[in-house]
Amino acid sequence: MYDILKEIIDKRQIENVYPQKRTVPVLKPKNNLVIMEIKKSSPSKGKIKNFNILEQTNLYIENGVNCISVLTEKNFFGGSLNDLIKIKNKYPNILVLRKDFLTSKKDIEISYNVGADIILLITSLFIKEKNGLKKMKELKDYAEKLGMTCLIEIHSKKELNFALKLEPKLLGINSRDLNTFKIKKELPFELKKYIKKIKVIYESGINNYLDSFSIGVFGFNGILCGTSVIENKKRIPEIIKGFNDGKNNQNKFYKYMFNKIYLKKELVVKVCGLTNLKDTEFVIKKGANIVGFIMAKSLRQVNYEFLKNTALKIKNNMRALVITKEYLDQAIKAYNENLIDVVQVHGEFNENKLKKIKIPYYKAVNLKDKLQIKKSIFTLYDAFSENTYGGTGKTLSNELIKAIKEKESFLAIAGGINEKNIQKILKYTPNMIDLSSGLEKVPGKKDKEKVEKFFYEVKKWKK
Ligand SMILES: O=C(O)c1ccccc1N[C@@H]1O[C@H](COP(=O)(O)O)[C@@H](O)[C@H]1O
Repeated sequence: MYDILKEIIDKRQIENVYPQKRTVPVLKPKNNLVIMEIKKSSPSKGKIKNFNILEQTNLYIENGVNCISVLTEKNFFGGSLNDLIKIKNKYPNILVLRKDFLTSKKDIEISYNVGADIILLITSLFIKEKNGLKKMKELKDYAEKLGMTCLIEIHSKKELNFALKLEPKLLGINSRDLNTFKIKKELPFELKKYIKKIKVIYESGINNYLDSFSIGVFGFNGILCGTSVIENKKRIPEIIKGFNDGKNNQNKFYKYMFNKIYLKKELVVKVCGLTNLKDTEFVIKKGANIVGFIMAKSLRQVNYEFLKNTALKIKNNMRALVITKEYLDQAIKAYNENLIDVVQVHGEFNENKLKKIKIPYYKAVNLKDKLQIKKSIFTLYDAFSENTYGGTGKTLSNELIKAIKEKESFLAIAGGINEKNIQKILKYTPNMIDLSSGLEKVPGKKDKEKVEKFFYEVKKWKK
């Protein structure tokens, strides 16, 4: 197989332009790193047109980027040490990462002299080499002795195990395979599970708000974006906002949903309107992911005592409490006592109050018109009915389902779903379905046969 890394290293020459002495102090990485890249060309995209390194850097900084990654490799990325020097001279107080294929002590020394605060060390350049670990450790120690931080980049479990032996302070998981240039979005999420007490940066393939939101939710300590923000400047604020919003929403519910929907691409089934433990345990056994309890005017209404007796017994599934504004304080109490994981809110309510106390919630919208659909991270759309918020058995029209799918981040729908119409609904490949009255014998009591038939249909579709 063609090995581009080998070719890059073989052609690499040390530039002669670097100063012999550093003029600016070395800066230490911040808690959360928003790193964006300066690169004039790339092997996958070729030369980037109309690219001005100082203008782009300025744009990054204005939007809240706190570290500039400068690609200094010449042959494949069109970079130069001069680019880094120019940027550091103009912005001495901003962190600068030297991104290159560094393999020698001379490389480290030069990085220091030109003004880098962080250097990239790519594990795949060392892992196959004889004494590769020793060599990489020497470079890391030397860089740290000079006060710089090493961003140790990995792309597999094998590389992670190798890199951990270096006792890194900062790890970067690249979602891009450096040989094929293919992005594997889920890879950094999978590998992060094995990393404890080390700061981790998600690198490459971050294209929009949703991507960076999920990275924030899973607790990454930073993002590194290259091509996507160079190609489209509008993405810069969008991606930064997504990451910060995600960091503020690191709760069990979002982690669960993003893992299922975004990474595993699995359907999430919520069964709502549960009023007793027996039904709740039965729907879980059959395949419900989320169980829902209603604390609003309803034939299926439960109270706080019920939650205390039932919800605490549910260990591995998500517990949603469906409320209208009158029940907000009780929902907050229930959340604080770990009786529920998320609040489903209907009608008008005090969003700020929930945001302030950081309670996971999502809105349920009774959809009458396409114009009500606004792109969000997560909204549940239910059929419209004149006098009640839900549980009517009314269904969304095909036209409205199509419109939600087109406009929203995820397709989460409710309204009259049952064992008979589920196959029709599944044709839209929803991310989440929510149902209540369709599985009932009488309001508040589930029908075992309907439940069994319903989950049989879902499993049939999954196959
Ligand atoms: O079900 C109710 O009585 C109810 C009352 C107040 C707010 C929401 C309610 N139900 C929600 O509606 C969906 C869909 O129900 P269905 O399948 O059409 O019966 C249900 O899951 C609840 O989230």
